[in-house]
Amino acid sequence: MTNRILTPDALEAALRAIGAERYHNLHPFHRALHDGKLNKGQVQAWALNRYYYQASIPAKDASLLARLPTTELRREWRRRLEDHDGTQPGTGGVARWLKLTDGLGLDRAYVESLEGLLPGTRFAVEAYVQFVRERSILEAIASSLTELFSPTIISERVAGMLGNYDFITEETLAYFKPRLTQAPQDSAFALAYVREHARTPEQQAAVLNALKFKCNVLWSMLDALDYAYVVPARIPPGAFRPDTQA
Ligand SMILES: O=C(O)c1cc(C(=O)O)c2c(n1)C(=O)C(=O)c1cc(C(=O)O)[nH]c1-2
Repeated sequence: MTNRILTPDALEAALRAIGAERYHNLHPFHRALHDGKLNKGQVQAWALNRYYYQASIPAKDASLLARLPTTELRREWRRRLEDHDGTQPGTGGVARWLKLTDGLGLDRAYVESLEGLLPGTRFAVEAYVQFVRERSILEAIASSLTELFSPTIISERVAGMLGNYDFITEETLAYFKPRLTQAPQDSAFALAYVREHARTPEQQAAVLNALKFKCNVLWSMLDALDYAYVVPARIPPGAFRPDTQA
């Protein structure tokens, strides 16, 4: 990084360039998932592992919420908690993700137990939660900016999976529809915050690094799935084995 201060527009362009180069839509496992190249067991493994990410998002948002200094910021961030945890049992993103794992024929208690999780998933998700807990508020908010890029991948995923797998229905993919409006709202707020508050070269470098870090979290979750479940599959001891659960 240079020591020059970027204008807010230049900072935003640099953030978008990171997404264009590093977002997980480019990962081979996602390409295979969306193009219908995976079998049901591999799709189950993706949904089961990604459950841990979904279930951890409200915990990371709650830890940030507790540190936010103003009513306005807390009110904004509280909405994310409600999006994921819902306002009553059976509502919210985590519950909707379980509809996806149900629809794929996975046992709910097994998914929620996290017993079948890949070690790589666990480490990546925990690194994200810890990053948000320990870094500055600016870096924590910047690390959510991968959501700038998620509506595109979600649209691709829904169309690709519905078209390519006979075991996938609109109902099983119901998780994603609300995200198409929630994610732009979340990322617009986070982007405006970062544009306004990342003023020094050091803060701007920290923001760019936070987004790279987050892209790495998402990428390594897919690396773990690719290594374990795509031929030659190398499933770690104790992790989900499609043949025993489907
Ligand atoms: O389907 C996806 O590819 C995808 C990506 C991301 C992301 O980029 O972090 C999120 C989500 N989905 C998502 O559903 C979600 O709730 C979410 C919350 C966050 C976050 O960092 O706070 N990212 C994402």
